[in-house]
Amino acid sequence: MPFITEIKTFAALGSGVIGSGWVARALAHGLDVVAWDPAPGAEAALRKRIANAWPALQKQGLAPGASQDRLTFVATIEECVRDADFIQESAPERLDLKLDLHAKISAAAKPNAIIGSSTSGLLPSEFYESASHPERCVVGHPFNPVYLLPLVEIVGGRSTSPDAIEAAKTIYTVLGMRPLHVRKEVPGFIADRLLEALWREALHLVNDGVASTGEIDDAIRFGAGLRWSFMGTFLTYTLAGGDAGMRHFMAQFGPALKLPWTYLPAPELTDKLIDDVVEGTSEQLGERSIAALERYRDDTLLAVLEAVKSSKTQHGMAFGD
Ligand SMILES: NC(=O)C1=CN([C@@H]2O[C@H](COP(=O)(O)OP(=O)(O)OC[C@H]3O[C@@H](n4cnc5c(N)ncnc54)[C@H](O)[C@@H]3O)[C@@H](O)[C@H]2O)C=CC1
Ligand SMILES: C[N+](C)(C)CC(=O)CC(=O)[O-]
Repeated sequence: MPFITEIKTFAALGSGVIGSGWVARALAHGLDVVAWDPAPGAEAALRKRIANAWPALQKQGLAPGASQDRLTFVATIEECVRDADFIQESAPERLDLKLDLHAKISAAAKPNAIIGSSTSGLLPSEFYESASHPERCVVGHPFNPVYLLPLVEIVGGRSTSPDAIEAAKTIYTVLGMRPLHVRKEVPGFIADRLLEALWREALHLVNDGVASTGEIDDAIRFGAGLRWSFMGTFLTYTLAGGDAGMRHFMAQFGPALKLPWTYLPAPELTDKLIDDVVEGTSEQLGERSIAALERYRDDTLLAVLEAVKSSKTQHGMAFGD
């Protein structure tokens, strides 16, 4: 039986930060969405988050028929997945919880509906171990805000079929995303491995009293952060080598890797470090609410995406190039 790739009904399990982002994206693409989350008050919180995201989605352009009213919130896992053509789990990042949840989801779902997990770095071979029809189970790791950022890392486990990877690619593409197949199943996949290295060093800088959280954020947002929106580290550093390119870059800056500037192990999360980070970021937030800051982030991301798209068009490139 072929996997379902034409999806009309999207099931979302877990409706926190990431689950609600998936729901917003699916609704904006004109799908019916069925959601489940066991927390008290989860439905109201979900609808509030979607309402906050909707202005950005309207600016980006909604699919015909897209409406927040096409969301149904249900009371059980079975009701959530029974009629779904595609299922995305965004439950807390705990192996035991995901293992148990996927046994239930997959037993109740259509056998040929693809199941994706939003996990940031757990291994699909482990948490899909008790799943029915594990050949259709993948990781679909998104980036926050899920309703705007295109990247989704697709990772298969030992039982995932190559056809399921292709089906997942098709589905995420239809949802307006840029799938990246992570061919080797490794903890943290590709992106979070990189982001974690940066995060670890940022915490060391705070811990060592080198800089405040705001200063570290400035070091990213006025420099590398701007060029990362359209050019990755490898190509950027090729240009940094001048006409001689990467070979010259490696010769000039390679030895610094051995100095080394960075620490590999993470710092101890002492109460002081946690307080310093929380106080620093509260100061950065100022009087602004999280919801207001999300709207600012969304508008800025839309502007950046538009600018990158337009510049790529001028250079004969497609957005996904
Ligand atoms: N927050 C982030 O930046 C990102 C998180 N992720 C991944 O997405 C997943 C969800 O993370 P967040 O949305 O950040 O967490 P969250 O804490 O915001 O939301 C988790 C939701 O799951 C619900 N929940 C609790 N027990 C559950 C169960 N047994 N079954 C289903 N739902 C349950 C909670 O009530 C809550 O609404 C995790 O696997 C995480 O690694 C992926 C990309 C980015
Ligand atoms: C912090 N995090 C590991 C949950 C982050 C992600 O998984 C991706 C993101 O949105 O940065």
